[in-house]
Amino acid sequence: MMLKVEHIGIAVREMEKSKDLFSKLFNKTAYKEEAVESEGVITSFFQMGETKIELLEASNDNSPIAKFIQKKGEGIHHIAYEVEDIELEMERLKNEGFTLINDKPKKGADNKMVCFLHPKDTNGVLIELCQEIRTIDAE
Ligand SMILES: C[C@@H](C(=O)O)C(=O)SCCNC(=O)CCNC(=O)[C@H](O)C(C)(C)COP(=O)(O)OP(=O)(O)OC[C@H]1O[C@@H](n2cnc3c(N)ncnc32)[C@H](O)[C@@H]1OP(=O)(O)O
Ligand SMILES: [Co+2]
Repeated sequence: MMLKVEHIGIAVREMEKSKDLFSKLFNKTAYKEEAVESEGVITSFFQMGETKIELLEASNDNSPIAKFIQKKGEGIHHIAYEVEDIELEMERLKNEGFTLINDKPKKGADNKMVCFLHPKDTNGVLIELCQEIRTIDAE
């Protein structure tokens, strides 16, 4: 089951500048900054009620964020949905004909296991599924 929009990912060129900008916009500071080397990103998170804004800066030239900014410029990169059971949801969406970018859940930022769906099947919007690791461990 899909539970809510967990976060919206925004690709930025310069994290420090964008963190300042979003801090002014929201009138609050980011609650964490975390590098996810396996994704080639540095992230910063702002809590916005039930959901979060994730700023993403590329940490190397092969990063999906570097490629995205090269092609499209800065802006909304993905929408992440929290799911109750990521493996079940991946199986369901695969059977519905969506293309999973990763076959197995992988470690994301902010204590989550994540999986991406290819934007070609989802009207050009990159979708991330995520489940908190605590929930998975508790099973
Ligand atoms: C830390 C974690 C977390 O929250 O926990 C994160 O969010 S990590 C967030 C960073 N990680 C990821 O994004 C991982 C999943 N992403 C990927 O695997 C990749 O970026 C793909 C989405 C498969 C695209 O890679 P690929 O090498 O195919 O790049 P490409 O530049 O040739 O793009 C192929 C086509 O997809 C489009 N495309 C690329 N990125 C897109 C995006 N974010 N939203 C919508 N469309 C996108 C391109 O414009 C292009 O369209 P045309 O063919 O029409 O020109
Ligand atoms: Co994300």
